[in-house]
Parts: sequence; structure tokens; C-alpha cells
Amino acid sequence: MTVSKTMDSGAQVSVSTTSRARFNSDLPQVWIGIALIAVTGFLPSLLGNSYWVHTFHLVNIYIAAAIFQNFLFIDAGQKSFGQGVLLGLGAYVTAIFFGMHGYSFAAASLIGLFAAFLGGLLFALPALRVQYFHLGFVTLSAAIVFPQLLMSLDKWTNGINGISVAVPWIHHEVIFGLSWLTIMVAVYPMLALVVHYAIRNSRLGRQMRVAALSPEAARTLGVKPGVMRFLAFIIASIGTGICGILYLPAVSFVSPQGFNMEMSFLFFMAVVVGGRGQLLGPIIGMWIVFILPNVALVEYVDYRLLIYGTLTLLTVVLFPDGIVGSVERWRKARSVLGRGEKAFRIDPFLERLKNNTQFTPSDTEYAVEVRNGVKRFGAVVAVGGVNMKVRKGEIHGLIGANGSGKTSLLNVLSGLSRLDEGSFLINGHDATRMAADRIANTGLGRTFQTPRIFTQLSLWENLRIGLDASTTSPSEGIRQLAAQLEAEFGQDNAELLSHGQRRLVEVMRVVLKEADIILFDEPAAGLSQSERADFAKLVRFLSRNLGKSVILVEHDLDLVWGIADTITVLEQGKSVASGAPEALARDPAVQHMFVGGARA
Ligand SMILES: Nc1ncnc2c1ncn2[C@@H]1O[C@H](COP(=O)(O)OP(=O)(O)OP(=O)(O)O)[C@@H](O)[C@H]1O
Repeated sequence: MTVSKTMDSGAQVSVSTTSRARFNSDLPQVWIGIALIAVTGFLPSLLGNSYWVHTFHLVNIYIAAAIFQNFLFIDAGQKSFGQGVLLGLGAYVTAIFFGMHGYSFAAASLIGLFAAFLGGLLFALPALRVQYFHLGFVTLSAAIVFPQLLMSLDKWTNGINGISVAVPWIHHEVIFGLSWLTIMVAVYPMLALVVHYAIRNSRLGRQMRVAALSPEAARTLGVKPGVMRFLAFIIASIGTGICGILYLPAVSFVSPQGFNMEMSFLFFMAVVVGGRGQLLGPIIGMWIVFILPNVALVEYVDYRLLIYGTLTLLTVVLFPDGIVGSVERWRKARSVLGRGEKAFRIDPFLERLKNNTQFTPSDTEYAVEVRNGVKRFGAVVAVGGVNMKVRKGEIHGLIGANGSGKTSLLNVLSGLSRLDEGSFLINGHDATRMAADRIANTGLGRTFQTPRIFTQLSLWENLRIGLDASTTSPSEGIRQLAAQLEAEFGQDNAELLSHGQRRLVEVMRVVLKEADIILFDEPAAGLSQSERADFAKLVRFLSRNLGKSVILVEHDLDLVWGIADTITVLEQGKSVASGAPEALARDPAVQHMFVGGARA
């Protein structure tokens, strides 16, 4: 059921009155996770059960490592199979300096952490160049090589004999039978959980997720995907290195066999079994994959790799989203079933941006100038010598038959592909060789032919990444608009949007970015009549009230003719006509192209 309510501005907004499942359950998951870790972390000590105390020391350390694996895997999209190496580096290097060279535990730990950081750098560098299964191979190779390396560097590592250490003070009771170690290994995974939550809900975290989901869209929002991957590896390596430092006094011994490939697999499987991307996933997953073979099925502990594998296989088949992920999916599906889609309309939000300023397109300044631009794909000439001038503040329609080079030209202008010949200027500056993120940061924004909507993010987060991409602090109007959008769509599921609404969300994202030059790639495709009317109004508003320059690639010629100040016609990659719509409509050379079409 929907009702209309009146906003402060007087605009009518469609609002669903049925309550929906909150899209984001991250915060409840953090609280549940903290409670679970507290119970298992402290209860064994309170009960005085030393077997469970030791077991849960390890479980909690591994949970923290799996939390960083989860972050790296899902939030940053990095398929690392070598996180055990980073834990091993933290533990081993600390053991070498503390156990063999007599450094204090604190100093040795810092060196151990630095070693894990360097290990993270080593993973991060290939991640700048290789992705997907290539990266998996690189990190898996590291996991295979690491124990061999520890063996062969026996002069420093004591080889197969390993290193024994004793940190007596860390086992001393602090309060209620809890030792320093018990407190540290319980508090650390809680902290890791909070850090994961905090990063995920920060600007950096959102940009990381967008870079992982669509590097192309991220670049047009001013984000460098390589930098995001690099930062993610560094964060995860430091987080996992600390696990290594805690592992050392918990086990009092390190040896190459302790850091074989199995450890890296354990973290990975905990994430998959528990629920990829769910904050609670690594906790539930680690309990299942570690406790089941090592405690519940202790007689079969030699078969633990088989058990890990079987558990993972069963989970993937029965619960593709993992245990927590499946519960989440059920929760959301249950509460939105049959409730239809929530209206997402642009019109009411324009009220927020209304001002009395009136802009007219400039006659002397150009937002975009393309000079003899050529773009080839092998033998195909997608753009074959285009010349085009877009005046500041105007709506410039770019039309032509399928395959005439419109999208290729937009890709060049947004920096996603490079011209082979010719040049182009943005606001009078040569941008021919500029990277996409730099172009985005100079004030250009775009939408895509297939809207880039990220269903892992809430509807509001999908919009908010536009706000994140803004290089200036938001104007008062945008601030108010953002607050209104958050209030309206803060907990809505972007997955439920229709195709047309997805387009409008992408359009609104560019508005929030406060781009000065906006490229729309077939924005009206799939929109209903009323959505088209809304969109046309928005484009006029952007140009006339906010002074934006717009390039509009569109097949709906009525729409283009209705709102464009200038139209350029492309034919087989060449600009064959350009001018005001009225003049073009009378041009026989243009008319013949649209025989049977809207303007014929
Ligand atoms: N990445 C690519 N690799 C090879 N050829 C490409 C690539 N991108 C575009 N092309 C080719 O370049 C030409 C222009 O394509 P483009 O998508 O720019 O046209 P368009 O005018 O946007 O078409 P439409 O209206 O159908 O979206 C087409 O022949 C297309 O097949």
C-alpha cells in the first residue's frame, strides 16, 4: 500500500507504508558476533576448563584472521588463498626476535608486524596487475612455498625443529581467572569485527566495494581500483599479522608444519561456510570448520582436510550464500515477498535543489571539444574523425544508428578508453591522455547503457557513492537532498528496483556527485512515459537551473528534440551534422536518416 505525503517543500512523494526488512543487518551482526566471542572467549576460563581455554584461544585468533579474509575477499574482491602466510610471518618473525635473539616481546612483536606488513605488500603488488584466478594462483603459491622456505632458511628459523617461546606474564591472571592472553585473544576478534564494520560503512569501504564490483564504474566515480586493492591488502596484512603475534604465546611454539597451506584454506573456508560478506560469517564458519574436525570429530582429526572439503562442498550446494548468508536471504525474502516495488521517482527530489538562478548556454566557452577523434578496435573504426563542440551549460544530443560510435565516444570522453588519433578538451584543458579517475575528479560524471547498480549495497548506498565521489563539499541543496534520500531509501533493497528505476538511481547518483559535465548513455531506455517526463524535466533543470553541461546519447528522438540545445548526428563513426534541433529537422541530409523514425 502506498500513500502520498507532503514534504516541507510541498512536493508529493510516494512512500510505501508497509514495513520492509532492513537491508543492512551489519550492526546487529556485530553485536551478535561480539556476544558470541565474549561467551566462548571468557566462559572456559570462568569455568576453569583449560582444554577449552586453549581451544578457544586458537579459535578466536583464527576468527580474527577469517574476518580480515572476509574483508579482503568480499569488500575488496581479492581472492587471496595465502592469508596463513601473513599470520605465519607475524608469528615466526616475532618468535625469531623474541625466542632466538632475546628482544623484548613488545619489540619482537613490532618487528613481526612489520614482516606481515611486508608480506601484505608482496601480495598487494601482484594484485595491482593480476586479478581473479591469477591472483589466486599467486597467493596459493605463496602458501605452498612458505613452509618450505621456513625449512630451508634454517639458519634463521631453526628449520624443522621450530622455535619454542615462553611469555610467562601473558598467562598471569588479571581478573576472575582471565589471563592477559585470554582477554587479548577475545578482545582482538571483537575489534576486528568493529574495524570491518567501520571500514565497510565508511567512504573508503564503499569505494572499495564499488571498485571490486565494477572497476569501470569506480573509475568514473574518481576511484583508482588498484589503490583500493592495495590498501585492502595492507589493512588485511596488518590485521592478520597481529593474529600471528597472538598465536605465538597461545601455542608457545612455531614450526614450518604449523603454517602449511591448510591454515590459509581454513580461513577461506570459514568465510565460505559462514557466509561470504556477512560480518558474522567468519565466526560461525570458523566454529564449524575448525571445531567440528578438531574437537567434535577428534578421532578423525587426520582427515580434517577431507572434512573441510566436504563441509565446504555441502555448504556450497545446500547453502550457496553460506550459513549466515542463507539466514539473511530468508529474512529479507520473507519480509518483502509480494510487496511490490517501492517507487523511486526523481521529480520530488528536484524540489530540494530548486533555486532562482537561470543559466543559458555559453556562446564562447566549451565544456567539451573533440578534435578529429579516432578510436579503433582492431579493424573496426568505432569513431572515425569526430569533431564536436559542447557549449558550457547546454544540452547536447548525440544521436545516430546502432553502432555509429556514440558509446565509444562517451567512453573516450570519460577516460575509459583512449583515442588512437586526435584529441579532446574538457573545460579547455587537454584530457586526451588523462586517466578516468582524474577526468571524473575534474567534474565529469556519466551513466552507463546498462546501469551500474550494486545489489550488495542498499539503495541509499547506491546513491551515496555519488556523494562520496564529489570533490567539493556538498552544496546546501545536495546536503538536503541526500538527507531526504537517506530517510526515504536508507534501508531499501536495490535488487527490487525495476530496470527503469535503476536508470533513475544511476542518474540521481551523478546529480549527487555534482558533476559539471554529465554524459548520459541511453538514459530513457526502459523508462515508462511518466519516468521519461521526469527525466526530461531533470535534464532541463540540470542545465537551466544548475548550469550543467549535458551530453545525451539517446534513441528516443522525441525526447532529444524536445530538450536538446544542439544535436550532433553520428554516422558510421563520423559526425555528419550538428546544429540546433530546428535547423537539423529541416536538413534533408539528416531527414533521410530518420525516415520512419520519430522525426521523419
Ligand atoms: N570493445 C570493443 N571491441 C570491438 N569493437 C567494439 C568495441 N566497442 C565498440 N565496438 C564496435 O564499435 C562500433 C561502434 O560501437 P558503439 O557501441 O560505440 O556504437 P553505438 O552508436 O553506441 O551503438 P548503440 O546505439 O547500439 O549503443 C560498433 O561496430 C561496435 O561493434
